[in-house]
Amino acid sequence: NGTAPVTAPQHSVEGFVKEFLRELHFGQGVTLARASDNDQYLALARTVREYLMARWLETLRRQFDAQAKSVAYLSAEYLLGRQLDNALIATDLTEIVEEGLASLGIDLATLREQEVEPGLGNGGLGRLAACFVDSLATMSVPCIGYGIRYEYGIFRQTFVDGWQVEQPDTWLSLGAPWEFPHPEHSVPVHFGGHTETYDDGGVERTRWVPAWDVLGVPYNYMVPGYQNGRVNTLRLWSARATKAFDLQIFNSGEYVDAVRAQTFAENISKVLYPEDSTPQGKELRLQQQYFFVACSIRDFVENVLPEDFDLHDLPERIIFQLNDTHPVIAVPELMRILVDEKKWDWDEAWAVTQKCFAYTCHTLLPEALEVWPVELLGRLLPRHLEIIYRINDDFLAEVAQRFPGDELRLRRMSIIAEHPERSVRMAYLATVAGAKVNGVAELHSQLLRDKVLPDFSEYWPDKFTNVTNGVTPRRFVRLANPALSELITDAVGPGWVTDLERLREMEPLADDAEFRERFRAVKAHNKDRLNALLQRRDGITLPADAMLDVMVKRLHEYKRQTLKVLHIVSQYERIVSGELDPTSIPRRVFAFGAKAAPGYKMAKQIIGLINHVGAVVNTDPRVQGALTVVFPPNYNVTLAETLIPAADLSEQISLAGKEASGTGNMKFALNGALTIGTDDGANVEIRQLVGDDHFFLFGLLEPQVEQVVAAGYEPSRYYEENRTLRRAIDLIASGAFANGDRKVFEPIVSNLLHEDRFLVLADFQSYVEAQERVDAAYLDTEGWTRSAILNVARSGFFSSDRSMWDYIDRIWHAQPVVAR
Ligand SMILES: CCc1ccc([C@H](C)CC(=O)N[C@@H]2O[C@H](CO)[C@@H](O)[C@H](O)[C@H]2O)cc1
Repeated sequence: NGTAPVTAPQHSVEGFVKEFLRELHFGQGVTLARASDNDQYLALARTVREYLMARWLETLRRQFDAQAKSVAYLSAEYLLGRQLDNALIATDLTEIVEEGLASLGIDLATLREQEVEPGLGNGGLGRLAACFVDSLATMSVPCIGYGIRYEYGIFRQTFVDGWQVEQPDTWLSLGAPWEFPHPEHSVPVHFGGHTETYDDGGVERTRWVPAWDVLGVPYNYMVPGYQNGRVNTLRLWSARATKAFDLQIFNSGEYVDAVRAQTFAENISKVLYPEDSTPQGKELRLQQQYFFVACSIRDFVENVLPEDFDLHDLPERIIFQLNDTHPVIAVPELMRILVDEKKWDWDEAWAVTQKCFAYTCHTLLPEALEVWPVELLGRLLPRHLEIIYRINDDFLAEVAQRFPGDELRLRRMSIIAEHPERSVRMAYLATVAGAKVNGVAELHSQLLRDKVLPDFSEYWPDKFTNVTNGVTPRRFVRLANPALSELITDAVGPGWVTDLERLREMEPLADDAEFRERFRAVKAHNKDRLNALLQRRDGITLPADAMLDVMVKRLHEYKRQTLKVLHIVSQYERIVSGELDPTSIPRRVFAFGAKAAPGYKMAKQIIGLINHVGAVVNTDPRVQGALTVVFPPNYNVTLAETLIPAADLSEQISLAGKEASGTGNMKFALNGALTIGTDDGANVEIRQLVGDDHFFLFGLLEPQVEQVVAAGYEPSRYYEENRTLRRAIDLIASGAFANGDRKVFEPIVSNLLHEDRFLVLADFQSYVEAQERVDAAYLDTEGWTRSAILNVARSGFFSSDRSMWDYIDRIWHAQPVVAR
């Protein structure tokens, strides 16, 4: 009767080989002798899936029976990374598969390279979503991640003469073995049209009369918990035309028209918007946001909840976590369903809706806060605009009661902005509707209260909280750094992988010379591994025994890659001018990784500058190899997994008050790199936990930045007064890095001298002095290693598991479903 529990294949080499060959033969339809690497990889992926399938179905059954409160994580981005290795460590199959494949003459490493990572995100926000769903699965907390299955993810970055050129991300072209399409659960999504009121048995109601619609097809992905028998679900939506092909039009000879609807519909989930801070306000982006939100809420209400579920109990059953404002249209969507479809009265619906959402803000840049013109929102989603107006009216009426006559406050707090054009402030809608609002690091959450949403923080002080970001130790230590994992497990046992605070037990070993020796051997091994990868991937060779100084993150002026370049150029200038003896400083490799949003000109300029500076510095004999710049293209999760474990120095140099949190900073500390950084985002909490002696702090503090700007910041004054800085800037301006062409990098130079919005020049001297402290510290090998070990031992707090417990305690009040 089909209720027999699904059993996984045998957890043994024989069991695996039998399953793998069956998949190769019957799944791929090839013999081992004739199988391509891709055939073997797809067969391997499907075999590993089978080991997870039983857990998946068991998890679903258990959660359904428990009717436990779940988390629905709504995110427009998921930067998942490759799936194979994560599945192997989650099922503890790595050794078995390695041996099984080897017995067939296959190298697991070769098949590993076949996998193209799903780049369904831009940067921090997308990767955080991936870490969070991993943690919830490992903690056995019921969670469904909802998002968009972009046909093309984040662009593939190539360099042409050092300049970024984008290529489409054809991640699906060789097959997608980790997804499960379920067209039978497709959801219709409507757009456009108008609204009309009608009499419904004496009650005046409103209905939406849409103009067009598409189908949302769900693709399920497994989110395996780490060795806990659990697998949660990530459901990504893909758009299809409701009427794929119009035969009449086709028969009338209008072949293109016949499929126009199909192309039009598919466009909605065609490609990820590559911006990670400045919304372009494109209509298609709003279509994408409403599309996946409408699919997700409909799916949860109609497919996940039991048929007879009373939606008045929804807040006890689900919390929709809004990953920034991108999914906030979910609020009026739920109201529309409850009022228009379920025919509840407004207050009844609002009472429930208010308890079902929580909002996480991930930015501090005013330009990154989304606002949608009412003209556009009203045209695409006329009923939702009406509902937003009603939410705003009721809210402002409440505020007016509390602050009678305070017109200015009403105008400041209105969800609808009147200037420059009438538009909806999505962050305000999220704050009004959300049960809780949180920032992603202590400093960020404080600035959110004081600077970004002060009126709301004053109005609802208890609504605002903080949950400092975290990263999953499964991917970013256990998977990415097997050598360090072994060393840690030797020292404190295997429990740290799911209880990262156990790392603290390693602290005394920082004083153990033999352990330090082994720790250095791990770092050296990881550097060799990186060198091998960069040679294979990009034809880049790393100089031996050099400090690896790494800056990897999206290219953005507030992150100040320019400050890093000025440091390199000033060192170079001092060497070639004879002021600095290249043999007196530790040899350094400056490794960069960074994509720029295609429309972000200055960011692309800075990428060009880094590569052109590298081309000169790397080949100038006067440098004697003391400075090397490497910039492997297409920085992504997979490259990070090899780059971060090899790093000695982590560059976290954003202007204080600009980086909401950062998560790369946490990954570096957990992999034994020391941080040079400002007191910004989560750097503050890293420094507080690892200790000032093991962190190279520099730069203006956030309040000082305010003062400098308020006092009128003149960057050129720093240029005139600081000789080293002036000579570095003059060298760039001279065209020395552009075959003498002064024009090429003129925009960067004049921006630094006349605008410098992110105070690069103001922080230059403090930064250079901190780098001198780094050089001195690195020469004390034992001291450096000791600090590196203490960074690892004291960074357990930065596990995304801890972040999840904070969300559970402060926002979600969902519990792990552990009952066997
Ligand atoms: C619509 C344009 C757009 C797209 C993405 C975003 C994201 C919020 C940008 C982002 O990724 N923010 C980063 O989020 C990380 C996770 O919380 C933080 O660690 C980073 O500091 C923050 O920059 C803003 C605006």
